[in-house]
Amino acid sequence: MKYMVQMTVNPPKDMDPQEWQEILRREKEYGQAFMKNGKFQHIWRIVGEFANVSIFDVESNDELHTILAGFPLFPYMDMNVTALAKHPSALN
Ligand SMILES: O=C(O)C[C@H]1C=CC(=O)O1
Repeated sequence: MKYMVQMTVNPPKDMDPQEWQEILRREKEYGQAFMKNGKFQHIWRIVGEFANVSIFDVESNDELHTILAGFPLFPYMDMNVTALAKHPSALN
């Protein structure tokens, strides 16, 4: 099952900058683990925003929720999830 997820990051105003950098480091490591196993297929920066559009390929709503909730930035992001279906004009 494929999903488009838009994530918008809302950095806390009062966090120690080093702590924030450590969260960003863990975020990258966590996300890339799911890129390597094929569940996190694309991530694109939205120009001009601290936000992305991502494509996930997972088994269920529950699996997607578990992955999204595990992002170290989860407490600092707004997420919008859209389920995707195959388009009849798609070549593959
Ligand atoms: O858009 C961002 O930078 C936040 C983020 C969410 C997943 C990821 O790898 O980075």
